[in-house]
Amino acid sequence: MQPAIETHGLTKRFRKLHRYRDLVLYPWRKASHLAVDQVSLAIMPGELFGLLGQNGAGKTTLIRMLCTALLPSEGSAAVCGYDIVRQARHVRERIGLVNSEERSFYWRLTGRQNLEFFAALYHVPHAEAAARANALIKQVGLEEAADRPFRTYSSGMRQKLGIARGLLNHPQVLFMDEPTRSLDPISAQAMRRFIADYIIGELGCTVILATHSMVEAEELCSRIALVKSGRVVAQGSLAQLRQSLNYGVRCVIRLRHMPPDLPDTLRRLPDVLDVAAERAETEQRLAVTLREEGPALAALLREIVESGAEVYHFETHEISLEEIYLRTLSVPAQSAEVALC
Ligand SMILES: Nc1ncnc2c1ncn2[C@@H]1O[C@H](COP(=O)(O)OP(=O)(O)OP(=O)(O)O)[C@@H](O)[C@H]1O
Repeated sequence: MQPAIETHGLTKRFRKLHRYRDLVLYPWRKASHLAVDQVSLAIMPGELFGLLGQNGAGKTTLIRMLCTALLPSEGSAAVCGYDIVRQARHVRERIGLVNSEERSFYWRLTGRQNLEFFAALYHVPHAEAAARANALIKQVGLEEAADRPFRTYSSGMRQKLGIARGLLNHPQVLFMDEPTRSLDPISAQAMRRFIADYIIGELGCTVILATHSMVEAEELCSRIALVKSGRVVAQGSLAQLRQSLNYGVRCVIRLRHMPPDLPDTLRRLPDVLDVAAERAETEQRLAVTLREEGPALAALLREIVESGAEVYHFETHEISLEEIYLRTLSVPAQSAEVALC
């Protein structure tokens, strides 16, 4: 099957203003900022693919290139089989974009009028435009506000209208840049259900979702790319990320009578990655990270019991997406890369 989105070494450099010192020392050189660095991805039809990364990691720039709003500096990409540079018009006809940019709506027009206006821009036949706008207004739950001017909308309502606009032209591929950013937890959960049930389930769209919400990524995305300084540093399903990054399994043990040297003894066991011990008056707590369950877990428990400690609570946790994110991406951010070329 042909991927819905395929990129090969996709790269974007932005021209940077010279610092005064560079102007004096190297007047002939051009400064550039690497926002997206050699990204290669293959996203299959119907997949919901997440982009996670810190502010400034390059997620929006990647999305803007795939939407044909920005030209790549290097590399290539195809959306629905069409090249994003040479066949940009074909790409645009097949995609929708949802971002948290509200300035692109007309503030004096109502929500419904805005949708009808954008439907005309997307060449939706006039007779169909009103019906599509109406159906989408219902889908995103804006019936009551549909005939109020956009300027009176709350941030969450604006966000919902943005999602309706992204779906106006029946896109095969939908790019969503932080679609639940301004939504309260209940509306965000409803929006996640809407994305899973309607956009993926019913419409069968392929979705690229850039988000800072771990809940959203964990709940919705079949695969995730972790982006750092423009590079995809890891990608895969949550299970694949756990396996490939080798972050292991966390065991939490509450016990009494813990010998003082037990944490050090456990640290020396094979396949033990990390041991943290907490002592309180009535109980002690050990948090041990193992490379994997199985023999390593058996050896750990044997060692604890043989030490004379009394175990009265034991549980294992898989490493959460948030922990994977923090461990992979929170290494001190390199200062913005400035390449003088
Ligand atoms: N038009 C531009 N000109 C120059 N630099 C830009 C431009 N657009 C983005 N950048 C820079 O490119 C880098 C990546 O920005 P981008 O908006 O893609 O990050 P992001 O991952 O989407 O961040 P956020 O999570 O904050 O939205 C940043 O350092 C940003 O300052």
